Amino acid sequence: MTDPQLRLHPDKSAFTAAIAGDVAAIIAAAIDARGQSLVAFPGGSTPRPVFERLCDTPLPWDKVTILPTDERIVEPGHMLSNAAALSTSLAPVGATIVPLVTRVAGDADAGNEADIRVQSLAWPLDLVWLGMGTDGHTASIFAGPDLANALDAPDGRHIVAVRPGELPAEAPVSRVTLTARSIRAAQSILLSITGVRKRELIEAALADGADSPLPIGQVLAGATNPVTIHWCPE
Ligand SMILES: O=C1O[C@H](COP(=O)(O)O)[C@@H](O)[C@H](O)[C@H]1O
Repeated sequence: MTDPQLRLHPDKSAFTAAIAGDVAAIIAAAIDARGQSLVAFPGGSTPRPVFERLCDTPLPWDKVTILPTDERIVEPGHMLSNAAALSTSLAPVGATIVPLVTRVAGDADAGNEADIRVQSLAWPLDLVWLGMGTDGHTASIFAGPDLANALDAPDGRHIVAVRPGELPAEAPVSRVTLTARSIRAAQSILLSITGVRKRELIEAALADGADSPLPIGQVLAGATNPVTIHWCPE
C-alpha cells in the first residue's frame, strides 16, 4: 500500500466538510475526464451528515451512479437498508442509486443477484468511500465464516454474501459486500472514522499491514491507489 494520508479534524463539522470536498472533487474530475462517475458510499450512521452536505453541492448529479459499499439483506426501504439512506439523500438531487438487495433471499442467492445487478456498471469505481466498525470490519467484510471469500473473490466478481461472525447489534442480519479486489481497484479510496477507539484500531491495522487480524487492515494492505483516512473525535 502507498502510505495513506491520515487527516485529523478537530470536530464533526470540519470532518464533514473535508469529506464532502474530497468526494465532490473526485466526482467532478471523473465527469470531466469521461462524462460520468461511478462511486460507492458506505452505510451506517457516520456518513449521513456528509450525504446532506453533498446534496447542497452543485455537481451534475445526473451523471453520477452511486452504489452502497455493502448492504444488509432486508427489504428495500427498510430502516437498516444502506441503499434506502442513499436514495433518501441523493436520489432527489438526480443521482442514480443502484441497490444491491431488492428482495430478501438466502445469503448465496442475495450475493449472486447483487453481483449480476452491478456487472453492467462502468468498473472500476472512481471512488470507494469506506466506513469501519468498532470490530474492524469495513464495507461488510467481517472477520467471520465468509472472510476469505470476500478477501479472495476472483477478478470480475464484485459482490459476495457475508455472514458476520457475530451479528452486529445495530443490524443483526447477513450482508452483501463489495469484494476486497473491487475495493482495491477503485481509483481512490477514502475511509471515514470517528472516535478514539476507531483511531486506535486503524493505527494498529496500518502498522500490522497484511498481518493485521482486522478486515480493514487486510483490505487496505493490498491497495495500490491513493488512500485517504478522515478522522475526528465523536
Ligand atoms: O454496518 C455497517 O457499519 C459500517 C460502520 O458504520 P458506522 O455507523 O460505525 O460508521 C459501515 O461502514 C457499513 O457500510 C455498514 O453497513
